[in-house]
Amino acid sequence: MPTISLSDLKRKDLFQQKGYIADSWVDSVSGEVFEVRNPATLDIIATLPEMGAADTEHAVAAAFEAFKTYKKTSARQRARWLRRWNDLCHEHLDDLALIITLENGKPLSEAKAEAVYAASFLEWFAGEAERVHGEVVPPANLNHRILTIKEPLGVAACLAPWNFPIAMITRKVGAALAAGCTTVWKPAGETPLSTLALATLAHEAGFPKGSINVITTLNRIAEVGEALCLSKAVRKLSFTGSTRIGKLLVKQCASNLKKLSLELGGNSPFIVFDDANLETATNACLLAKFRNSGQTCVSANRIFVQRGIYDRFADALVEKIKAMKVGNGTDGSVSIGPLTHERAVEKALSHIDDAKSQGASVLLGGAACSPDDLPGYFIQPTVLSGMPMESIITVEESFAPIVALYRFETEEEVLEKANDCDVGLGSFIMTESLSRSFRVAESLEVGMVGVNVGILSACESPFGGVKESGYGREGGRHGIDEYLTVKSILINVVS
Ligand SMILES: NC(=O)c1ccc[n+]([C@@H]2O[C@H](COP(=O)([O-])OP(=O)(O)OC[C@H]3O[C@@H](n4cnc5c(N)ncnc54)[C@H](O)[C@@H]3O)[C@@H](O)[C@H]2O)c1
Ligand SMILES: O=CCCC(=O)O
Repeated sequence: MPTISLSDLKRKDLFQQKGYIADSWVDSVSGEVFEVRNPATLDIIATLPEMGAADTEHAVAAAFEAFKTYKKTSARQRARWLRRWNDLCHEHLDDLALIITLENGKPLSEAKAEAVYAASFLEWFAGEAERVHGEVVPPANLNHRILTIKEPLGVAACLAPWNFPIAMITRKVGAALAAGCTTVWKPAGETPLSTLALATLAHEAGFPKGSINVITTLNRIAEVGEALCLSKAVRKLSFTGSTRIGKLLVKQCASNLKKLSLELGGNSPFIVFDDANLETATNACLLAKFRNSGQTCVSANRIFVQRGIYDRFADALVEKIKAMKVGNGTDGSVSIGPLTHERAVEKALSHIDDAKSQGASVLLGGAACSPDDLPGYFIQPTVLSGMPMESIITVEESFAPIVALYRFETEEEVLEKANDCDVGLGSFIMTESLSRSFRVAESLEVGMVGVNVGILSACESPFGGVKESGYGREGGRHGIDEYLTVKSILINVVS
């Protein structure tokens, strides 16, 4: 089979191996570099500047300077830049998808879907930019007139994960730039290349110098994270990643009370009731579980199936999974790619071993694998059943293609189990009953519920969680508010 590589990019300049500060492609102050590997082949595909605190301060200073003029641009102008950027993403979807697949591992079709999803936030927030309204407040004192205006917060630091490297960037920076904030982006060290391609297109769309800056780092991430948190010039920090790092950032940002949005870990329940449509439920489960090889913050992690449909659901699901091919994401016939980094494989295997040691049956898979002799981070799609609620896979998100099935009897029982969890991000309900959909959706302690679907995210729908899944909302009508502050103006009208 012919191999697809970065040399197949139609726009060669979308492959950048530098950081981006104040309209210039730059190396790190220290001269250090790190390597980016393809997780399917383990080939080195790029070498990038290992930036640290000094580079971060440089990027923040550029964004701070740019804010002085960017905040005075009209919302219509910002909307035009965002729309142009959206159009450019659509023109270069194939190139963006190829870069995502090579650095993250997801199949090309999924990478293309991510690029479309990423662009959708630009179009959405282009619209929202012009709908930031203040209000006129009825005063108690009739000599007063009170009104409110909304203003951009200032420099926004946007820290994205490796699982959706460009969609998680645009969901943040689309809102920030629409609001009038300038930005410092920090992609994950595993997947910086698609972010740099996105920055190239943003530059072409016309965003002013300093409004967009990109810091690249792998090994100095703690130093960069701390510099962003401690900087008084950064007034907003938005992070998507693990709950562990989210808590660290909260502590670091406490020193200057920076406004935070945190989209952290999940442990989504996927609940199949006896009255579910079997075809709908199994197809939704495949999407909710295997999108990005299970490395999605809203992945179905605990799959609760009611007794009456359990055996039919498990059998049908296993048959469908057997038809899914694992391999290199650049191969068009592959539907499950590798995991993105080595420690993800170790974590997945430890979850499987723990479940087995606690009595789980392995209905499918259960081990690492090397499709086509590839050396990358692959594990077999796995189906487990019969583990206790105390097993690690029940209490922690696996972030891997592992289906964990649990049998339940009643709605009351499943709600208690689903809510017995420290995090609350996504959830899924499979039922043909409208009243049960509402009843269960309203009872789940989560930020998002999908009914008879396997993907619950859309640019126009607010995304975020409760409990230790974090706070703040991205996308939707609420997403832009995270980058704005309300100023009230009280006028004495007595002459
Ligand atoms: N919510 C999500 O979309 C999401 C994304 C990635 C990982 N996770 C969760 O985290 C688990 C472990 O993944 P991991 O090994 O990449 O996690 P991790 O805890 O090492 O890192 C998570 C993210 O935080 C960044 N990071 C690490 N240290 C930082 C610091 N000091 N300051 C600022 N940013 C920092 C990393 O670049 C990465 O993107 C996953 O299995 C999953 O459960 C969730
Ligand atoms: O994994 C995090 C984001 C996934 C999504 O937006 O659907």
